[in-house]
Amino acid sequence: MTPMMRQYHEAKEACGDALLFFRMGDFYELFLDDAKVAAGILGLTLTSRDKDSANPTAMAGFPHHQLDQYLQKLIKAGYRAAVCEQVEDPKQAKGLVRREVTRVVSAGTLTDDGLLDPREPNYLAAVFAVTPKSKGKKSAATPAEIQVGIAWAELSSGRFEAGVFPKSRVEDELARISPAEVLYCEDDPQTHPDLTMPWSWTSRPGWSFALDASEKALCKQLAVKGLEGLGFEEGSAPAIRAAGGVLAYLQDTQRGSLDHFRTLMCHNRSPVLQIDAATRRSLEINRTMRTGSREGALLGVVDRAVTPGGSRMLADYLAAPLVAPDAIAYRADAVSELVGNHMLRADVRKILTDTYDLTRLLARIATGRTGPRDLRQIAVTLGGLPTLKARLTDRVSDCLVEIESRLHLCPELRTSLENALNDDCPLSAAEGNFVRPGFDSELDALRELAKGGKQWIAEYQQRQMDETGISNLKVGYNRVFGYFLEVSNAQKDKIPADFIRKQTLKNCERYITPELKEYEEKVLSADEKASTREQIIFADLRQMTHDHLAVLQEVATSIARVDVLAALAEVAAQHHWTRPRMADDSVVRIEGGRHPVLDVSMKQGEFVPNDCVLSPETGMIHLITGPNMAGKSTYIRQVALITLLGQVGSFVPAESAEIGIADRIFARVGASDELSRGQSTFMVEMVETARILNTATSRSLVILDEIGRGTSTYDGLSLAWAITEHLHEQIGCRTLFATHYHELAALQETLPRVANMSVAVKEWQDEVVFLHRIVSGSADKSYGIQVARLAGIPPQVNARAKEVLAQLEADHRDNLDRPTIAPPNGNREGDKYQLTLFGYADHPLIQQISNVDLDSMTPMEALQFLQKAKQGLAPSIQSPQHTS
Ligand SMILES: Nc1ncnc2c1ncn2[C@@H]1O[C@H](COP(=O)(O)OP(=O)(O)OP(=O)(O)O)[C@@H](O)[C@H]1O
Repeated sequence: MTPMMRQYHEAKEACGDALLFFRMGDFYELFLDDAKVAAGILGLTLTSRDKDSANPTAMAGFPHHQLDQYLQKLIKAGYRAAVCEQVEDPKQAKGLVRREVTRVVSAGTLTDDGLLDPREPNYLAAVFAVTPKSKGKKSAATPAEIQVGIAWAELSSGRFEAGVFPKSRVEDELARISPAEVLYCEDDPQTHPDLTMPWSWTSRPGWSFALDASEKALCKQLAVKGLEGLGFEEGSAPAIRAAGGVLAYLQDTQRGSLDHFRTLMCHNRSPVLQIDAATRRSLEINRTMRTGSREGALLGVVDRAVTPGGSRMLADYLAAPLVAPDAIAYRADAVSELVGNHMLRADVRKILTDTYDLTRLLARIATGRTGPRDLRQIAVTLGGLPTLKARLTDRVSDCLVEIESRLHLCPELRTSLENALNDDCPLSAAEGNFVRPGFDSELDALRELAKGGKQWIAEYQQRQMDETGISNLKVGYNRVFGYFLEVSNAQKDKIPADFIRKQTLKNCERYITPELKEYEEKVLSADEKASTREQIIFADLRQMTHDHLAVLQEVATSIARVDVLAALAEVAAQHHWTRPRMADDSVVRIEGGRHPVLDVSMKQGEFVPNDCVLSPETGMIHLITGPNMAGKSTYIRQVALITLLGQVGSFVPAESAEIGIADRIFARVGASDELSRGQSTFMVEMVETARILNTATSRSLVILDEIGRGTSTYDGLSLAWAITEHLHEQIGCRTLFATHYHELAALQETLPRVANMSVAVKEWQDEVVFLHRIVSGSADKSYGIQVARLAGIPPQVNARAKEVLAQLEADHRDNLDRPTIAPPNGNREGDKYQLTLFGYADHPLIQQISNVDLDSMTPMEALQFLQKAKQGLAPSIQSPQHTS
């Protein structure tokens, strides 16, 4: 093995399962199996080293400037990559150039701008489960008893948070965080990866989650004595261990410092609106269901932020709306002030447009991956602060006042950076020539000398040409001889005696003179000294910026916050949204509510606004019937989205709104395809519904869309019926239930807090005209056949469907006696449950039972009656649909 291959294998061993990108001159090379994998994924040509040997080594490579693009491809394909750099100048190296793995890149540890979407956070998460000690209990712990610590961090910003959650909520929390990569403990069976989730899973050894070591490492990183002060009190061990797991992984994979991780936020300290993963998808908060893009989702409408940091914070705000009335009002007051003050809003947004992504710039400073251009961008951003601060002075809302107080101007740093750096700086310090003339006298002198020397050489060439009469005499340069005089063979006889011959080429000869050598010395060393001097200046500026890390991070957060508030104000002003009155109860009163996304995407005035009042007087459960395509789903989603926006602190698309703050929002909307997770559509629907029934509280808001349609009509209707009863009797939460089971309308007669609503339509010449208006009362038809025609079902199929429908309706009419369904609780006298679809009422057995006189029967006669009934009639009881 050559020394270089030995070096390669050492590096490969240190980076585990990551593919190794090995820097060789201007190329990155991959070897052996790595080369084969990379060739397949990256489309590189597979070649081999030592072709003539018995065992040639497979290799593939690419030019160094293409690193970003190949890293991105590899990470998208779910791989990790280690970058092994040459860490000394090959010119200075004695023997083999030293190489080191400088970083391991995985989906959760990206920092390079080229690899990240500036508008999206990129979290690395870790999960760690702790099962409670079974105090004499024989059965295994339930998912609600198992405590799971989840920690999440963003290397490109320094954000770090952790919390403890019951195992049953882990999937929902991960859906909220939406991490790029999740670390799990290889010996922990409770948190084994769910590979159907859209993030990559990385297994880590048990020791990296050890409690003591985690606590120590975190205290050291955050420079604190204990974690209690941050809110991690008793019972926080799972969170601390998960956070320790994240930190250990970052320390393992990043060779640079992690100085920008300065605090660990305790998630459990500030509760947020709980939204499970299915609801998040159904409501299309951050992404649309179909294409997974932010355009068409709620985020796409409200993200009017002008800075990338603002966009990322807005995504976080929408993912975790608030529940504390004070915290909501704090934000909403600021939004309100910015809506009311158009000039202030416009000015703030204009100033922010000229800033750079300070959060990510600071992360690069902390991790030691910064260059002159980053420092210049920090200077420009600081340059905008005095005007921003002045605009935010004397504000009314506490939140804007607080933001203003956190905009630290850092005047000395700004002056130094501005004075030192050229307007147009290179990405990397190695490129040189970024320090402004006049900033450093020593550098200026060296540059002058270098420049002057070159000029001297030009003059010297002219002088020699004049003195010798050799018109094509040239001064040239190469690395072996340095500067030389080149004379063509034809002019050889004019060479003066003091020229010293150095090299003979085919058509010319090369000479040096003592005078030329003397100047060469000055020029070359001045150039070199100038570039060394520039590196020293850069290192000083970087250190000075690093010393301001804490205050600058506060500035970065403040910029993002004011951007988010101004963005929410902008969208509110542009689309005529109003500030909702947030109440500490379970009532919703929306007048003229609109769907935030459809309202914006449709032509102005096309969207039909609707009211929604959910209260004990007007009904807490609204059953909404109406034709297909009438707007039922849109309506119920719009109520959920308005509630969510209100709890974010935003204005809402309505003429007026009063919103009782919800603790959870549940949405069971549409069938999501979960076949990849081994569950049928109906099963998924039931799992999600079960979760609602088991976890909703009286303060929750529940949105149900066509529950039960994935099974037979009777099963579906019965389930929908029972679910509505349960929500009414046991939970009492605000519920909007869109359904095509018109039979459910009968529930209004027996359940006092159920109200029937429908979407108005007009029939005109066998056509349905959708009015999209929600009115009181239930609908009697679904107009499915008319809607199918609109969708392009062939006319003959449509006509036949009409015939079948007419027959079914006629048959059904003969059996439409409304039967009495026993109430769920048998002793509730007088409750009449009517169900029209079931044909029980005219069943002979029912008639016989009602005719029989139990008082005159002996117990034996009663038993015989039952026996006979069972033998003769049971099959038709079990299949009531055949009775007609
Ligand atoms: N309030 C409204 N104003 C204007 N157009 C609307 C309104 N509500 C819905 N629409 C339009 O009607 C379409 C269908 O709406 P939606 O999906 O809510 O109907 P639906 O009643 O739930 O239908 P289905 O029962 O077939 O699921 C929407 O895509 C939108 O274009």
